[in-house]
Amino acid sequence: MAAIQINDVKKRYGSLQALGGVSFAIEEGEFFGLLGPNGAGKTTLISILAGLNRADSGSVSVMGYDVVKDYRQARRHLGVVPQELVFDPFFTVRETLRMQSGYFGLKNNDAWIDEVMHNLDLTNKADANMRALSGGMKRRVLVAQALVHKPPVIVLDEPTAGVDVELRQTLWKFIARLNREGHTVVLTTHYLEEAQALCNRIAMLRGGKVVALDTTSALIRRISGSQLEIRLAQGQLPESLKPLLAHAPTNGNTYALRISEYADVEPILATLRQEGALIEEMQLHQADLEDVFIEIMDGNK
Ligand SMILES: Nc1ncnc2c1ncn2[C@@H]1O[C@H](COP(=O)(O)OP(=O)(O)OP(=O)(O)O)[C@@H](O)[C@H]1O
Repeated sequence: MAAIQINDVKKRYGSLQALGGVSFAIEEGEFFGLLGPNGAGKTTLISILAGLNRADSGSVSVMGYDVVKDYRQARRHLGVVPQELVFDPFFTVRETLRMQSGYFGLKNNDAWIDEVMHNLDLTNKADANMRALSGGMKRRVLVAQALVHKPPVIVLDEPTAGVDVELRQTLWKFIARLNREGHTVVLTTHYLEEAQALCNRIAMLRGGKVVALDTTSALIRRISGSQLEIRLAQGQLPESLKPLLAHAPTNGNTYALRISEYADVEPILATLRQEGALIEEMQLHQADLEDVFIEIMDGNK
């Protein structure tokens, strides 16, 4: 069973088609990235998932529960960290988390609340009023709130926008641990380095449509490929290798050859050897997720 199943979801705001038929599944235990430029439809999709917004057509389920028909069950299996900070300013951190537990009918949840606060470095703010917290601290509470009912599926909508390095590290350490323990994690972020480091699979949305869906490594490999940069001390690039040139040689004897996997390197080296070319320097440039993202969003691939 998929942790999240999205079938042909459409959503319009007036004349704007925010989601134009989105379908994909996220398997249990995945660390999944949902990427796309501003306005691509990520938040709309997440709010439909969380039952805060209704799709015009199509269906979404969380751990097999339809987010409309089985709303309560779907909601119970999901923890969403929203983009916006909304709190009751008069409660303390602990009270806020106890109340959230209450929404899910959880009593005596203090041991887990303490553990979550500890892992998010919130323990010494437990009795502080929400209004007295800094923006970064409030964001930590937002994450804690989404986790009070130990949801098997955790969705984070740009959790690190404008937060400091320390919180990012604390947050990712904890979320990565929860993922190792079996929780499914879905992340939207504009920090592509973060997505590349954390997500095992990625969907890219543009204009309300899925324009790429693959494992992170396959996206990076297949779409932009890598380049083997070679500087020759002696000889020239053999004719048979010229079709691999990524661009015209920038500097006499330096060549950038396109490769799609590491195994492509060996025959290139063998050809050079056979043709009597001597390598002075060699480097492998791995394309990163940002290259891929730009290529896809520019509509090249
Ligand atoms: N309540 C609404 N009423 C009208 N239009 C809306 C509403 N919510 C979102 N939109 C529009 O729908 C489109 C998708 O917005 P959405 O917030 O889902 O994008 P996003 O991918 O989350 O963007 P961002 O990266 O900026 O958060 C945008 O063009 C947005 O202006």
